[in-house]
Amino acid sequence: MRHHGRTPRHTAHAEALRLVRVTKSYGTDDGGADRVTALDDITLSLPAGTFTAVMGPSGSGKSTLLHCAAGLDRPDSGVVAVDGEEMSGGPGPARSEAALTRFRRTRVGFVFQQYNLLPTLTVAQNTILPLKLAGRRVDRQRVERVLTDVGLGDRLGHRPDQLSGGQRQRVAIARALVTEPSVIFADEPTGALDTRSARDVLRLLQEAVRLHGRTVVMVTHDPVAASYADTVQFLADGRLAGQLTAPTVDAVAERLAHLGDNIPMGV
Ligand SMILES: Nc1ncnc2c1ncn2[C@@H]1O[C@H](COP(=O)(O)OP(=O)(O)OP(=O)(O)O)[C@@H](O)[C@H]1O
Repeated sequence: MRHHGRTPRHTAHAEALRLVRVTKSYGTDDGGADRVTALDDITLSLPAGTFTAVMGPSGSGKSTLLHCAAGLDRPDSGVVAVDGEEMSGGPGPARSEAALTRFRRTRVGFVFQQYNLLPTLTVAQNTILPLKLAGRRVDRQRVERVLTDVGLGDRLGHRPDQLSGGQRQRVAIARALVTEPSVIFADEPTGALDTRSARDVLRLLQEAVRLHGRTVVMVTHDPVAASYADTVQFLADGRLAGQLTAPTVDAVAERLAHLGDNIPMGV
């Protein structure tokens, strides 16, 4: 089976994302039975210019990992750093909400399964929203270029309900790219798409990595989607459970089927 993710263009990698001993639990603090450990001591380092897929069974902590890594949620303990700069700390001095929001707006981009576009805004207005929210200058030509790059140069004035699912997700990718973030987090970006639209979206994420040097972290259930990544990180019960480099669809499916068996770590 063909591997869609090729070696990234850049060879000398800085570290784009680092998690050190990150833990996160939900439920009451009294140690009661309803307490769930969603992330259990996660340490992970992702070089800049790489495409990583995160996979694991339902409830294994994928979304929690993405949200903590992206600064949408705070870990209970541990450190998250983007571009070597600490985003949120456990016991140490945590950034204020406002500072965290500013940090997110400049360093990270998001792509969600359900696109999260504002229905009353046009394609162009949705795309520039992160720049406006960050109080940054809007370079109209650049916005048009980003939208042209995702194949929507002729749709600038359309509203989301005039677009297909695949086109909406491409707007979401343009919106994630427009701020030139270091890391783009994608949560099941192809979950609602047909095969062809999914492929277009995955290729755009690959291009963001190869052509623009971004770092992409994508949660997915789909071995085909994961095969576009350079590396797959597996999660089981809130812990890292090995990785696959240059993943093929078959190898990913095989590994997923055996998650929870005693697989050697880091193979
Ligand atoms: N807000 C919350 N309150 C309580 N428990 C939560 C909350 N969010 C997640 N959990 C629990 O934490 C664990 C990890 O959830 P998470 O959503 O990260 O898993 P996931 O791997 O993304 O699952 P899925 O593939 O089903 O989306 C699960 O046991 C879940 O029930």
